[in-house]
Amino acid sequence: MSRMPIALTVAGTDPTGGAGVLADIKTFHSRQVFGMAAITALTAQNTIGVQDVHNIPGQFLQEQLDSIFSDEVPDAMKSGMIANEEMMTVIKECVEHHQVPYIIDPVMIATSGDPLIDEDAAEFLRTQLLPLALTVTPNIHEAEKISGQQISSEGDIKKAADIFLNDIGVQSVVITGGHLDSGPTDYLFTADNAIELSETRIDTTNTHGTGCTFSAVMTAELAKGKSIEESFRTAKRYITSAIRYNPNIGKGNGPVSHFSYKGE
Ligand SMILES: Nc1ncnc2c1ncn2[C@@H]1O[C@H](COP(=O)(O)OP(=O)(O)OP(=O)(O)O)[C@@H](O)[C@H]1O
Ligand SMILES: Cc1ncc(CO)c(N)n1
Repeated sequence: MSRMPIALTVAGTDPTGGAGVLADIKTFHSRQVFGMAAITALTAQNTIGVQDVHNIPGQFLQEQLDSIFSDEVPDAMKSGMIANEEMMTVIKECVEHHQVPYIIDPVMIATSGDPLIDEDAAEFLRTQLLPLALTVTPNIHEAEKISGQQISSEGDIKKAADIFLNDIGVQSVVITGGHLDSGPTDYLFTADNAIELSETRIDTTNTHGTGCTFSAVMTAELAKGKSIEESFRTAKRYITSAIRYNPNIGKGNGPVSHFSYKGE
């Protein structure tokens, strides 16, 4: 009997369940793949902000990944918040050794504006982890920081994408435009294709964890064997529904619904 597809997230926790591994696991479940999680950090955060962060020792992240990979090799893996180089090195060795399709959500700051990774870890992410990725899903701010390209127009997005593909060496890049004034348009660039998906902006501040959720949908779809383009299209439909039917939780930027999207 063939086994169920497995998606793994390597990321931090948000105890209020809107972002990080809890959001990822809910998303995997709703896309009908079996979810696994290796924890990089415990955060004390809520919809208002990040109150504290407790990073897991690199050695213990290694042990979690060894436990997972010695039993089953997931069909796709994503990473989110990885605070330091020590943990990034552990992840790099794991991806190189197991050749697992790898999706990077290059998390740097929370929706609330609080920093989530060390300053020098950003450089390691760029030079050591991104070249291993099948795809990377930066928002506009992350795309600017990683590529060094200021983004204020569609032409700038294309220039930033060129840097990701040609200078950094990722296989594809999805730049999410949730923070663009022009509307929530997302862009997928591969070596030979460029696709743009637009939706009308939903007027809400409940967008906590949208980036995590979006990249988790892509990871789940890739685990099922879908193409990058199909995974991108599903993620866009899923997140639009998730924001529109957000459960209205918390006093700050509330989470989205991980269960509203019913499409294929
Ligand atoms: N108000 C909105 N209405 C519709 N779609 C939105 C809205 N805000 C964000 N999106 C969509 O949500 C997805 C994630 O986008 P965004 O660029 O905001 O990610 P992010 O900044 O990494 O998220 P976060 O850091 O809050 O987890 C994209 O598909 C984007 O287009
Ligand atoms: C643990 C965690 N990962 C990612 C984000 C980004 O939304 C967050 N707020 N918290």
